[in-house]
Amino acid sequence: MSQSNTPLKRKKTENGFSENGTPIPNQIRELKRATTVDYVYRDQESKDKIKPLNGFVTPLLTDLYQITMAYSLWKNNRHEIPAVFDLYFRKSPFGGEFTVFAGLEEVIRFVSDFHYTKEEVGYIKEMIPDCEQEFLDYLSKLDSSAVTLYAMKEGSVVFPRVPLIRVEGPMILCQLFETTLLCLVNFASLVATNAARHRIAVGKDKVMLEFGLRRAQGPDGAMSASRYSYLGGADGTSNVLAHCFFGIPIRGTHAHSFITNYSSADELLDSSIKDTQGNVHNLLEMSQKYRDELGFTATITSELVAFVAYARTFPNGLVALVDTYDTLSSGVPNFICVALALHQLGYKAVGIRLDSGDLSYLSKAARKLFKQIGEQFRIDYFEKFSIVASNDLNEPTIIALNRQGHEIDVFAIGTNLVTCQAQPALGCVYKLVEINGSPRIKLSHEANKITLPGRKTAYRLYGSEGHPLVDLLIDDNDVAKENKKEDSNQIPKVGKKVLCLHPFEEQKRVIVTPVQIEKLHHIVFDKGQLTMPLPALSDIREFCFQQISKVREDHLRNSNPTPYKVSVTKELFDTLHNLWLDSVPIKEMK
Ligand SMILES: Nc1ncnc2c1ncn2[C@@H]1O[C@H](COP(=O)(O)OP(=O)(O)OP(=O)(O)O)[C@@H](O)[C@H]1O
Ligand SMILES: O=P(O)(O)OC[C@H]1O[C@H](OP(=O)(O)OP(=O)(O)O)[C@H](O)[C@@H]1O
Ligand SMILES: O=C(O)c1cccnc1
Ligand SMILES: [Mg+2]
Repeated sequence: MSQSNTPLKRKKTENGFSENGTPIPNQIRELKRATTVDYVYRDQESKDKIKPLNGFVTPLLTDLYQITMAYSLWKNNRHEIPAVFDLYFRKSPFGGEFTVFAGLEEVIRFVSDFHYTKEEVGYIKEMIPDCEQEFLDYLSKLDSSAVTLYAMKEGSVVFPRVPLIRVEGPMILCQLFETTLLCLVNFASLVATNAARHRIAVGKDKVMLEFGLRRAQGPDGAMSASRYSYLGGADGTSNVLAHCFFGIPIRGTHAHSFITNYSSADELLDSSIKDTQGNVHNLLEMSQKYRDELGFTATITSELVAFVAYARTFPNGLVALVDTYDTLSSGVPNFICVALALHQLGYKAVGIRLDSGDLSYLSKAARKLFKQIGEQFRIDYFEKFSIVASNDLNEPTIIALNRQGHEIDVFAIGTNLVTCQAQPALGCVYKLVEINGSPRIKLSHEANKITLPGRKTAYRLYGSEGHPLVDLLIDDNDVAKENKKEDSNQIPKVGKKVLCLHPFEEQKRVIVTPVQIEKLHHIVFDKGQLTMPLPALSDIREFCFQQISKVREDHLRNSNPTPYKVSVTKELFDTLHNLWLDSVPIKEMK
């Protein structure tokens, strides 16, 4: 097999990237709109033309072995055989017992757009020089018109072994999807779950921002991290491109360099500001007057100058970074002086950012001073100034801060949101479960790694308190029977007892009388056609929040969470164990 260094070029208009790989600005806007329901409706006539949001997501974003296998499947005439693959994970990340499913939209876009361009086929020819022209011609015509996808809703709370996506179609296509689909779901779900966990720690009534771009795993990692952090729990991002592409609310303050770029008052060449009536004042002098009046003698003048410079630019938007010199003896008092001056001019400062030190103690001390000054000057909103905390925050730190008590309103999290330090990858897998109508099983020494054979559908059974109790996997043939109004005693019914078995440990079983039942798998792509408009990112996020709010707290908690039950019906249990027995060779001993 030869190696090739020929650079791959995509056509100009195909996915928002120009010939040399840079995004075309007006295409970025197009892509932002592409995340809305509107886009899909507007594109009704050519629904199959929706494209992945990331220009790298093409059929060549895969492992070589998918293409060599495809060639061999074709050569051995196995390529058109109907196959079914399940995409699922075996263990929730971060020592937790839940996962947030994300990445589905990009999967649908990828599958919908699946085709090889001439250049891509040329590339395959270079990689597999002996491959027959007829196969290359076959690849050139390949598309997803024979593929069907069933999936859980994006943003769902999901559990091990329940398929997130079931892919049905010709063996060759299903196989060619493996790596790309895993790549699209694994990181997305990991980041969304990480964000959801941070959100739970932060609490509903606080704000959580993602500030991770500079520490993210490259530009693609950064864009995905911003998107899926938002989906799982962040309220906004500092990543401007993520705002433009995905419409995520954008937020930001300023850096230490903005403070330290001033060393004296002389450097502020103009300290004038117009009040809300249009009259001109000197903001630095006014702030210094307050400093004298309040006896804040220890504050650093250059810091005050920097705050004034920023406030002149954004008189209603000052979030002062207060820890450059000394938070309590300089930063917070300087901020108060500028905030009082702004108030006198008819403006409102917003708050402060703490980026070092003991965030519990400093936030409480700052709040106390805000209250005191607010009372002294009879200004109500002073005590409500927003306190933003940053600096290597993560789930355990936030939990510790909550335990100690704090006055933080906004948690700005960078590194730990985007890199998922507590666990770097989710182990989603993609396994063949049925071929030509007959179930397939993959054995392993670890029972947990044995695949659940056949087409399956999952139901979530809810208890009387409105929480999900168990996810029950059933043979999809039973769903088909029910759809044809034929009798199937396997489908769970409200108020009717149903036996739910652990797939591998027969003694672990439970009888559930569901009060509510939710079918978890939906057809999202039917023989080449989208079956529903793609939901907007903000709607997926809302759905994710709703889902989390339904799950019992002990499944969600950070330490020693209770495992959630994922079960199979008796019928599926028997199919699994019979196939298992049939597939294990009996050793002979002499
Ligand atoms: N009250 C608190 N309880 C637990 N962890 C805290 C608390 N306050 C801050 N932290 C965390 O402790 C760590 C402090 O880190 P470090 O000592 O490197 O920073 P620092 O010295 O405060 O700041 P810098 O090095 O930027 O000047 C950070 O991860 C921060 O989020
Ligand atoms: O700590 P993170 O969660 O990744 O949040 C983002 C960090 O990035 C910024 O500064 P940077 O870390 O670049 O410099 P600093 O350490 O001097 O603040 C910001 O001030 C935060 O500290
Ligand atoms: O806007 C901010 O304050 C910000 C953005 C990114 C990283 N750190 C801080
Ligand atoms: Mg830092």
